[in-house]
Amino acid sequence: MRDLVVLKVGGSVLTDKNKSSTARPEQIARVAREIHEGLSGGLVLIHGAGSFGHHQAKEYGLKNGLNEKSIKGIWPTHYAVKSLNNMIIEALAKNGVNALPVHPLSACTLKDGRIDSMCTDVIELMLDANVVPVLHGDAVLDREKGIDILSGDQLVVYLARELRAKKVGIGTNVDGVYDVKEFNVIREITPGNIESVRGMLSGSSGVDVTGGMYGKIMELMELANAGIPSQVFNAEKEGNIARFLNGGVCEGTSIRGE
Ligand SMILES: Nc1ncnc2c1ncn2[C@@H]1O[C@H](COP(=O)(O)OP(=O)(O)OP(=O)(O)O)[C@@H](O)[C@H]1O
Ligand SMILES: C=C(C)CCOP(=O)(O)O
Repeated sequence: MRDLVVLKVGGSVLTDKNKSSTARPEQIARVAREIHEGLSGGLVLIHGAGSFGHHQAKEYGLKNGLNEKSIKGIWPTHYAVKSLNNMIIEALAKNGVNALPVHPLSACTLKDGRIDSMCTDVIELMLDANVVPVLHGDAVLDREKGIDILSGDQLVVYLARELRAKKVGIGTNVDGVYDVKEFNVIREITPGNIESVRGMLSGSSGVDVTGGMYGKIMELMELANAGIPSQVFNAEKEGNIARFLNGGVCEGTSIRGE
């Protein structure tokens, strides 16, 4: 059994979430370099959409289900996030990391916004071949709603459970979850304090259709309750991704069950 790491790097790190389809190439290059530095075993990499998806999903109302308007938005949304995925895979290749895309639009179905089925065989075969599968949030067909947006955060939880990950991290553009009254990082979220923390969580400061920090922590709490803890850390801070991957101390917020 391999020691698998599931890591999501947020769209807020890789793109400018306030300007449609605007990448941050220097951040993409640094993230790829740090993945090369820190990589030691199996890794499933997931990235958020940032401005390559959230703007399009909002414009076409993709969270409202399938209708005449949203059907026209599936391709532009998928195309945008796929372009970001290409940039990340190319940056990884430049750093000597073998990586291949897995696009949820073609590999998953949803039921009322939650993953109903996903073809994980291809991911397992990539891992067996020492290839890093690179997935992303996407527009995905839904058995109930017709279409919905699948967040990278939900993918993290699903894949960590299915593939029995040993370590799960979410890198974003803040130092962890802030106690909004004090602006201190909350070091640990557990079933014991989730109710008081819930009120401190809100959406994203950029354009976002999947719930920002609130959506993230609700997903990760579900994972923690299934016995898999995770860590939210600042992936914009140089060195944190490499540290997270190679087992060094990477400060942030831990989410764990009792
Ligand atoms: N209590 C909180 N502590 C920290 N950040 C918070 C909190 N509440 C809301 N946020 C917001 O959540 C944002 C992070 O969520 P967001 O979904 O934008 O990140 P991401 O995962 O990097 O992006 P993407 O969804 O595009 O992948 C922060 O930049 C901040 O604006
Ligand atoms: C908006 C799209 C296409 C996916 C959203 O995924 P996230 O950025 O991980 O929340």
